[in-house]
Amino acid sequence: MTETTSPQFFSSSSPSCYPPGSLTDAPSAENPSCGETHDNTRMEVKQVTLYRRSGEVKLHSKKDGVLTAQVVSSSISQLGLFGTGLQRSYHSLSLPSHNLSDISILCNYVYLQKLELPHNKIKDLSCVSHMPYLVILDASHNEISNFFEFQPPKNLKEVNFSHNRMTKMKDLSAYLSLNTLNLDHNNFREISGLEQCCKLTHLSLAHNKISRISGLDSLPVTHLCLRGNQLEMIEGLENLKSLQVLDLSLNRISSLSGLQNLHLLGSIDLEKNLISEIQECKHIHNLLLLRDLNLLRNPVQEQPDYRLAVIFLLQHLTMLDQKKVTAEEKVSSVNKYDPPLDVVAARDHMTHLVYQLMQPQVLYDSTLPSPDSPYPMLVLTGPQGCGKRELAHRLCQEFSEYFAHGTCHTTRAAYFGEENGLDYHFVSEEDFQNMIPMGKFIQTLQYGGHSYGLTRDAIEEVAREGLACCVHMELEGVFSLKNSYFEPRYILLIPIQVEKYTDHLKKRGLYSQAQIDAAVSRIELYANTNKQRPGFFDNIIPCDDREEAYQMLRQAVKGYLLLEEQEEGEDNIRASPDNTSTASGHEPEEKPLSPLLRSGSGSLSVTALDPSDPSYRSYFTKIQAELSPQKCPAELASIRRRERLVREAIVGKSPGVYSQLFKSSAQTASSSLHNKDTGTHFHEDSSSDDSRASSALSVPSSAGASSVFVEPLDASVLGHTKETVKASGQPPDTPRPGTDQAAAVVSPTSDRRPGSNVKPILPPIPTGRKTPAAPSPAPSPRPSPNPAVGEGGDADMEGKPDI
Ligand SMILES: Nc1ncnc2c1ncn2[C@@H]1O[C@H](COP(=O)(O)OP(=O)(O)OP(=O)(O)O)[C@@H](O)[C@H]1O
Repeated sequence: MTETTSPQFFSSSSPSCYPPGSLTDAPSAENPSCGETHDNTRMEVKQVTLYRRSGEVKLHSKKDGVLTAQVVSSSISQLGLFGTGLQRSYHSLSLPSHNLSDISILCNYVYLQKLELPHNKIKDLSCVSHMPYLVILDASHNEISNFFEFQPPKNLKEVNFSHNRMTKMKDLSAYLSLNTLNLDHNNFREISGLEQCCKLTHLSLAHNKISRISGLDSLPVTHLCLRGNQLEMIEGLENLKSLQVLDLSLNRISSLSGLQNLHLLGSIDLEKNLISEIQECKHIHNLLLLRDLNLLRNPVQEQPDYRLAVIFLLQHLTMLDQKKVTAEEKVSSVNKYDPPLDVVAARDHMTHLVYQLMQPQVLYDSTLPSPDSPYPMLVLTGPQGCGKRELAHRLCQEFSEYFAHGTCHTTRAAYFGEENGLDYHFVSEEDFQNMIPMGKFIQTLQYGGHSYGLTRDAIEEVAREGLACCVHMELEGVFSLKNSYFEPRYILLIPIQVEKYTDHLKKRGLYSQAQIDAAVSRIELYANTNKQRPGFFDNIIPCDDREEAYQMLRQAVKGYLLLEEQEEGEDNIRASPDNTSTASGHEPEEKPLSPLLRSGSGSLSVTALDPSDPSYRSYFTKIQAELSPQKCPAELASIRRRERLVREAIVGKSPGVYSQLFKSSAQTASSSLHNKDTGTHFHEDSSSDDSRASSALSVPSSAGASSVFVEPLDASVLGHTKETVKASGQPPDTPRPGTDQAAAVVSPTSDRRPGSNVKPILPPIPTGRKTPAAPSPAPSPRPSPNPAVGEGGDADMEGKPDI
């Protein structure tokens, strides 16, 4: 590496050496034409430079090192006419490498404005005292040891004393016009005497012996070079508010502290220093104009992912270590160190999907995706401790006929009072990590130093009960789940009063201040997500007041389940004089339209609880549809219209097209159990309400069962046919009227559709969190997992979930 002055500072060809108007600012009284001849000046200088390269001139000038008039005349350039008498005047003299040591003859050249004497042997520059118009002085590469030992020319702007023998800086307050000062390669140990140089913008003190930066306070310096000194720390620059380019290379600096307030800095060269920590870049993180940083030959280069880390911390950089920062690098750095939620979610989803695909494929028929009726799920999301877990449990308890809690896994220890399997499945980090490659999870999250994850089994367990799954999770989980084939409803519970939320977290006594701060800071994340992604959440509920939040949640859920509408409908039916439900022997308090709410006696209730029943299917589909993401008003109106017709048809209020449909399909009820007509969904014996009880629903698997032949399963394998029949008031093995033995067995295909392995009687009501369970009207043990859907199920049934 050539250790010379950085070209961007003081190169003679650099525009910075010729600040605009520098020559034209010469005294105009004596030199009125000076400004007009500025261009000529440069031209002349060029000619002289060419001329001096000839050996002839050099021969003349080498005599004893004494500058002669002859040499001067051959090297001086005419800039124009000067004064009132149209006198010729000479403004520029350039004598580089002339071996000069005595230049006293220049005392006679008072009008010189530019004097270039580099690469000579000059020790004395006192002649400059006779050049009051001097603007540019280059005495670099000489033997000068005196610092500015001449009368100050009033307009001296640029001085180059680099490569001399100067040791001590002196007061330059008389040099008020000085804007460029090059003192490289001298022996200065301290910066001083510049305090009054209120026009100094370019200062270079490279390759001196300076060990502390001082004496620069409040100067208008824009370019500062202190390359090759003995600096160990960056100090004394705090007030250089105009600083744009800083070269501190070849020093012993180990920290970037001291640069944080230099907001105009665009370029910092710190090559070959002792910076070893990437985190040091945080000190210059707020310098928004910083574009160019050089940290080559620092120990920090050894850090893993050094370049990406620096690019991440300093996102405005366009050059790092003299190499262009590419757009790809910028994106990679953000994705690595602060990935957007989508990226985290995509990675999480990809991981679990790949691991799941690597497992022997298992058909989860209860939650199989279907375009029309995705498996119904409800996700409560919001920042930690906002109450979503509590509300989820309460909801599952109140709406136990519809929802059960999907229990996640976590590696955190259980809080006092938490139950394993109910609040979470508490597992060790090792177990959790082992579960990932086993393809168990749908999504996972690292939060507060612990792992959380929702398994497919957790959802499936709820789905097998014929219930919708209700889970709570952080926003990352929502993003991840949105990549999966599940299509839950997402309800955001968000604290509005931050103080109240903070107090609540404090009162829980579970969190450190840092955890509380982290949780509070995430409120904004939720709010922004909602703002930036309209429709991302299906519902937003303020949760400052838990009771109010629950009531709102309850209302929302009732809305999803159409329970309000249904209750209204029931009231109407009960009020109706020709209420066929009552006429057919139902107790008035029964809810004939809610299959999952009906519990026992009476033909309709048995029918309604049978998954093969059309009304059951309609109802279940309705829940599914309602829990799926929002539909447009036209779709909703259409769905509602059809549902009303179905209800009316079921209760016999109006025959309508649906009752016709039931009628016609009923004639094929028993035979449909044997044929493989996948297009036939509804079968009903029209003769009585009982006939509905015996009707069977034959639905193809939504995983494309039409292409998969499904063997009928024995009723005992299903584990619930007997209960079904029992619940209908008939002996288990007695075929019902209008059906044969086979028809009494639940259609095997019905067991292959989403949620179809629901127990045909009311499942036990989940107990909810630490609250005694309401007694189930028809308690029964949980059905054992269907072998066809469990691990290592029927090979013919194996297939991939559509993701
Ligand atoms: N599988 C998951 N995916 C994403 N987030 C999850 C998952 N399981 C739990 N969480 C969320 O992780 C956060 C931390 O859970 P944890 O149970 O430790 O918190 P908590 O202090 O009990 O607060 P909360 O009452 O909100 O659950 C909670 O916001 C919780 O909802």
